[in-house]
Amino acid sequence: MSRTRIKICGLTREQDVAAAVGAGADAIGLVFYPPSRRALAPARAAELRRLVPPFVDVVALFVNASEAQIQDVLDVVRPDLLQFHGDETPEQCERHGQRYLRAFRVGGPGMETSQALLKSCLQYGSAAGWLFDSHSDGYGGSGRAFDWSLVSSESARPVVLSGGLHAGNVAAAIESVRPFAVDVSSGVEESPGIKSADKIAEFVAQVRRADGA
Ligand SMILES: O=C(O)c1ccccc1N[C@@H]1O[C@H](COP(=O)(O)O)[C@@H](O)[C@H]1O
Repeated sequence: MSRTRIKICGLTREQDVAAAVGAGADAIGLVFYPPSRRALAPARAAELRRLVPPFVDVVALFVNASEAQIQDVLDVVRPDLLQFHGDETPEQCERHGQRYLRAFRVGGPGMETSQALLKSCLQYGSAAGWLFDSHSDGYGGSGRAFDWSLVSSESARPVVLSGGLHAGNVAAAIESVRPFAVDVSSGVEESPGIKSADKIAEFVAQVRRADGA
């Protein structure tokens, strides 16, 4: 029986870090994309990072950030993993010599079919994992799901499933895709950037239920 890893993304408050870690999250995500209502300045992110115990990864999320912005976050926050959620090329993802997740916005241009999606994914063979989110007007964190049948669990890189997941659909998503990990933001929130400890606990419980099924 495999254990689906869990990332809770878009944390902005101390109590939300405590809720995610206490519920058993494997990773937390900090957003460095200024238009997002979950965005953090590096100094604030470093304060939250200090609350995260060993063996829980801190993931820094970027959307088309400059090299200087990324380097600043690396210096100040020292994340364990980077998440590139914009239009970054493979070279831009690799440039910092850090492990990274590459996000694919399923249903967007060039990613409407599983074949087209796979072609995009294979350009990022150096990624630690391939993250599948839904296409939306913004770059992510939309709370919208996509057609999970477009993603294969028989993947060359570990699959991270995201996009509109919540306690009510995550078990079905895991049964459908059998991903390595799931990633959630909107589905465990009261409002953008304000997490609910109850929703986080229920989400984790549903993942564990699916793992046991
Ligand atoms: O969370 C954000 O604000 C965000 C902004 C820009 C790009 C990605 C963002 N979050 C990521 O989006 C997906 C799906 O989130 P949701 O659960 O549908 O809200 C997830 O991978 C977040 O890490």
